Amino acid sequence: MTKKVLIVEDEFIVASNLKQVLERSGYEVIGIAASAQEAEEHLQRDKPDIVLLDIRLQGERSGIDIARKLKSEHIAFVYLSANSNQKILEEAKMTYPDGFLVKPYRKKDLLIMLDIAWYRHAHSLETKNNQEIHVQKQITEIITENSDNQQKLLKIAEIMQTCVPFDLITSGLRPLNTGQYNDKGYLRVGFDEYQFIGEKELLTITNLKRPALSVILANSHLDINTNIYNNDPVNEKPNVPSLQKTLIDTFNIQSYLVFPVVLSNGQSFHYFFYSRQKNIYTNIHISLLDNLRTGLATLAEKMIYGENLAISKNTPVHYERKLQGNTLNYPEFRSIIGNHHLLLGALDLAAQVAFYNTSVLILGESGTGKEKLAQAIHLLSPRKNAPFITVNCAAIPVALIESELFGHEKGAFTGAIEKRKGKFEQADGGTIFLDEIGELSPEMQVKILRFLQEKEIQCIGGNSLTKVNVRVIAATNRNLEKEVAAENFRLDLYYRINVFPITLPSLRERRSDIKELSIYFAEKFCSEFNKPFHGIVTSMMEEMIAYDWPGNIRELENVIEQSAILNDGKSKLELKRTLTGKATIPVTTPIKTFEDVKNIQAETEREYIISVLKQADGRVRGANGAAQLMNIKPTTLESKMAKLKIRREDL
Ligand SMILES: Nc1ncnc2c1ncn2[C@@H]1O[C@H](COP(=O)(O)OP(=O)(O)OP(=O)(O)O)[C@@H](O)[C@H]1O
Repeated sequence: MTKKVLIVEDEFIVASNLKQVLERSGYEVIGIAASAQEAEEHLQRDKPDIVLLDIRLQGERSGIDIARKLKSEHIAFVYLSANSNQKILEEAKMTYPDGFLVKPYRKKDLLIMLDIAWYRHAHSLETKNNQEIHVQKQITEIITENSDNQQKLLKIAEIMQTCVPFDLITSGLRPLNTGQYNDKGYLRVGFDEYQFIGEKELLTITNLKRPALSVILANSHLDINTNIYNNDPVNEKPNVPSLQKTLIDTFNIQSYLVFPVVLSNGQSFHYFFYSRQKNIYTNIHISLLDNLRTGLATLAEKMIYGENLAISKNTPVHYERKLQGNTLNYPEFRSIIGNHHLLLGALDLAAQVAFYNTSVLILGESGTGKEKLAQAIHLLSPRKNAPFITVNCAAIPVALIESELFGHEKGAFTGAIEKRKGKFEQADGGTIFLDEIGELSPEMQVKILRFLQEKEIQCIGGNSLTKVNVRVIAATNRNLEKEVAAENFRLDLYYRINVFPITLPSLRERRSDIKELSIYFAEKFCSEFNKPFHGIVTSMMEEMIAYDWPGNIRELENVIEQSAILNDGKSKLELKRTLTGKATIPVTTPIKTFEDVKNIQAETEREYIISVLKQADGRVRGANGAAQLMNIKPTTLESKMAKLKIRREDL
C-alpha cells in the first residue's frame, strides 16, 4: 500500500527536496504546508498516513500545536527539526511523536525513520483500539449489572486504571453541594487494592471538621471543561484551601485530569483522575475518555438515579480486594511485592501490553525485577502455555551467542558435533527475554533486527530461513539513547524494541516498599531454612530503609537471606553486616558497580561460614556441626560452600 505523506515545513526548498526524495521512494506526497493553518486545511481535505512535521513554522503556531491534533486523530508523525532548545524538545517529547530527526539528516536516515515510525504507530494503534473496545465492553457490563454504586465505582476504577493511570479517582455532581461532600472515590493502595474515600473517610484522613470542609467546598472552583492540571489548580482564592488543594496536599498529588460528562437532565457529573506523578496526563488520555464518554455518562446517571441509589447499608468496606471471578484478576503479579505508585504504574503498563504481540523494552537498574516482570507479562499473555526463554546477552561469550540464539547445523563449525536448536526456535509460540540487550555486538544487533522485521531466523551453517513465532521482551540497565548517540547501539533496532518501554523504579525511589519486601523475603528464607520467623529487629529495618541499595531488590534479597542463615531460629532477624558500602570486611576498592556489591556480599558470607566451620572443627553435619550452629540444613550449607568455593585449606 502506498503511504500518503503530508509535509509541514516552512522552508520551500527543504520541502520540495523532501517531496522528491519521498516520491522516488514510493510514497505519495499529498501536500506541503508552510504553516499550522495550511496544515489544518490539508488535514480537512485528506487524511495522510504520516506527517513530517517541522517544529518552527510560519505564523504564531508551531508544529507542536499540530502534533496534538494529529495525536488525537491517530495520525503518525515524525518531527524534523533543527531546533535543539531543550525546553522545546521536552515539549515536543510530550506529544509522543512516532519519530524525530534532527536536521541535517541523511536521506537513508529519513527513509528508515519513516519505516520505523509507521511500524511503531501501527502497533500502538492496534493496542489502543483493542484496549478501547475492551474497556467500552466492560463499562457496558457494569452499567447493566446489579451492583451498588460503591461497587460500580470500584469496578470503574479497576478498569480505568488500565488506560488512564491514577492514584486517586473521585467522581460526583457539579456544582458541589457545600453542606455535604457527596463525591465518592477510591485511593489506590495496591496493584488491585483500593480504599474507598467518601466524606467520612476524607474527614478522618485530613483531620478536618465538617464546618472546615464546608468552607473548603465553597471555595472550590468549578471545572467546566475537560482539563489537565500539573499541581497548579487555577482560580484559587489565595490562602483559602480548595477541595483540589486539599486532595493534592493530603495524597501528594502532582497532576490531575478532570473529565466532565453531561447527564440527560443537563446536570454535570465529573470524573477526576489524580496522580502522584508529574505531567502524566496527555491528550491521549483525553481522547480515550472522549471515546468512552457515552458509557461514562450512562454509568454516572445510573449511579446517581439508578435503582440502587442508596449506597449499601453494610458496614463500610475499607480495603476492597477485587471480587472473585473478576476478569481483571492478575495472580501473575502476586509475587511482585510493593505498592509504590511508580511500581504500580509499571505493572499497569505491563498488564496493558501483555495481551498483544508488541515487543516490550523493560528499563531499570540491575536487580529491580526486570526478568520477573518479563515473566509476568508472558504469563498474562495468550502465549502463557508456550515457553518463556531467557537469554542473558552479557553472559554469553561473543563467539557463542549467534549459535546460542539461532542454533547451528551439524558440522557448521569445529565442535558442532550435532545440530542444535537456538533459543529463538526453543521459544517458538512463546516469549524470548533478551536481558542486557545493550551488550549485544553490532553483528548480533543486525540479526535481531532482521528477526524483528522478517520473523525469520537462519541457523549457522543452514541455508534456509525458518519462520518462528516469538514475542521479544528486552531489558537493559543501560541508557540506550546514550548508547545510540555513542554509536554502540543501532538506532533502527532501538526504535524497533522501544515500541513499548516500561521503566522499573530503583529500590531507593520506592523506599516505602522496603518493609514489605523485607518481610516477604524473610518469611520465604526462614521457611526454606526451616526456621520460625519471629520478625525483623527495628534497627535493621531502619537501616535498610535508609540505605541506597545499589543492587536493588537482589541485594535486599541477599541481605535478608544472609540474616536468615545466621539467625538462631529463636529471635528476630538482625543485620549481619553494615549497609553503608563499608562491609564488615575491609573494602580496598571503592564500590562502583553492582558486581562490587555482589562480591562484598559473597565475601562477607564466605568469611562468616569459614568462621563457623572453624568453630565446628571443620564439620558440616551432625551435633555441633556448622549446619546445626547456623540452624540450616547441611545440604544448604554444602551448596553455599560450593558456590562460595570454600575448601578444606581455607579453614
Ligand atoms: N517486586 C518484587 N517482589 C519480589 N521479588 C522481586 C521483585 N522484584 C524483583 N524481585 C526478585 O529480585 C531478584 C532480582 O530480580 P530480577 O532478576 O528480575 O532483576 P533484573 O532487573 O532482571 O536484574 P538484572 O538487571 O541483574 O538482570 C529476583 O530474585 C526476583 O525474584
